[in-house]
Amino acid sequence: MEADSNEQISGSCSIDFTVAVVLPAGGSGERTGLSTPKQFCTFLNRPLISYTIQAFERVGWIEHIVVVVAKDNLDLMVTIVQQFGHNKVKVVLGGSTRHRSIFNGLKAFEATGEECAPTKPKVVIIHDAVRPFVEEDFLVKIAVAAKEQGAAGAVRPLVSTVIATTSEGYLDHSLERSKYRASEMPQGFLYDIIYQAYLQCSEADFEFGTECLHLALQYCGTNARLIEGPPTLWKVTYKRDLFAAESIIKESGTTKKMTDKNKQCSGTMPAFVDLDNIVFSHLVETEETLSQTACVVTGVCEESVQLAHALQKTLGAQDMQVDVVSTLLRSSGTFNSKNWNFIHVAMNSSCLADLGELVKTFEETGYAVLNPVVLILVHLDVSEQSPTGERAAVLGGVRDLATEAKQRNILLYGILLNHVKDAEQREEAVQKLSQIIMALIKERNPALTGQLLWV
Ligand SMILES: Nc1ccn([C@@H]2O[C@H](COP(=O)(O)OP(=O)(O)OP(=O)(O)O)[C@@H](O)[C@H]2O)c(=O)n1
Ligand SMILES: O=C(CO)[C@H](O)[C@H](O)COP(=O)(O)O
Repeated sequence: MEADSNEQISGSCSIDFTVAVVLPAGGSGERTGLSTPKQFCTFLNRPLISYTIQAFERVGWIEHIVVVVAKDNLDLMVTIVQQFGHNKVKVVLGGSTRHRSIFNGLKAFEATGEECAPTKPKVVIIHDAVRPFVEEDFLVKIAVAAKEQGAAGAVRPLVSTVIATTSEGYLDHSLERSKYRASEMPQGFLYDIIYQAYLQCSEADFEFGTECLHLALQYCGTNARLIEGPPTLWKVTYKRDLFAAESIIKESGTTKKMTDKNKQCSGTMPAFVDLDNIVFSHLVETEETLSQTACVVTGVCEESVQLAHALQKTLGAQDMQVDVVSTLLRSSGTFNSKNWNFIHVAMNSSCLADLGELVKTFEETGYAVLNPVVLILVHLDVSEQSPTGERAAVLGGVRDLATEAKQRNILLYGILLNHVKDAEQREEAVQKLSQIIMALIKERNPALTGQLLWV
């Protein structure tokens, strides 16, 4: 199999035919191990799918974008479209497999009588919603080759050798790696060709097939043109890919700001992206941020503010970077500006409502999707003989909230701190408290969530 070199197909020619896009986004992202489908994971307050849509929407010659989603995510997708002002998008329902979803997307162009139906294009580009980094010059190459040849697709050199195994798990044979390519996305087709291919394809194709180019060949006799694409076309499949995507998005934000400032070019991505390096440095950086930063959230009463500042001092002495934020600032967005752990200092069980709000904020912003957030309630017991009912209420509240929070990747722990008048004893108690907080933050032990420790 021979792939065309990039030079053979000019990326700069203008597109004088109609082009539309189908973005399959109907999967559940099982391989990430997260409950949120990867296309809806949020980076810098924007879901991944919105970055992918944006990559196509900014291309002037693309007329319509059909986004295919699962029924459960239909409302979410419509909200995203409205929230981020995606004005070329039509959302349709997906199917149980990727091929079924793509076919549903193509059918949207057949619904000619329907209101807001997208017009049938000459060429349709199919692109996985979870490949957000696609650039216009490459889309031009795919669209032009699809128009000339009937089908075209992105390829990349294979990283590993492909081998066939026997049913008993032994090597049967191995393929000559240089002859093969990894098939990536985007892929482009004359609309009529791919639609006809899907009309004819079998249940087995729909159920097990993974290659649209193959359908065009098998059912329409069209040999796709293969064009080598950049490494950034890779598909977000595992959790580590989400870290890489996050880093590229953050990096490209910086690059864009710099280039805008210097008026050099409108670059949207760094020219060279070393994915392995990005993942590695991101993991190291995340690990450091996760265990070395914290935000102490405090109410307005004097005792809790004092305790918050005492914790800032003792934790700071152990190399933690600690900020103190008043609970009154919760709605200002301050809480989500950094990747930190949270220590909520409070004096009575009514703080549980505040804690619940905090958990809700994390959920709404997708803050805890990739990394578990540690949330520690420090309940300051000021009365000489605190009513047992109050303690029981705090314990019950922490337990209930912890179960709910855990499902959202938030680890909630409770600590009861007896207020002591003697300054020396108080200092000792704060030291002990800091040590426990450090241990909870460093270990992030799920088995201890919902427990109320007593200092
Ligand atoms: N029934 C399906 C399955 C997948 N897709 C989409 O096809 C693209 C590539 O598929 P894949 O990476 O396999 O996504 P998932 O099926 O979500 O992942 P997993 O296989 O890990 O569950 C994704 O944008 C995915 O949302 C789809 O539209 N409909
Ligand atoms: O690269 C591709 C070629 O069409 C597809 O994105 C890939 O095959 C999708 O497969 P899967 O859903 O199994 O990850």
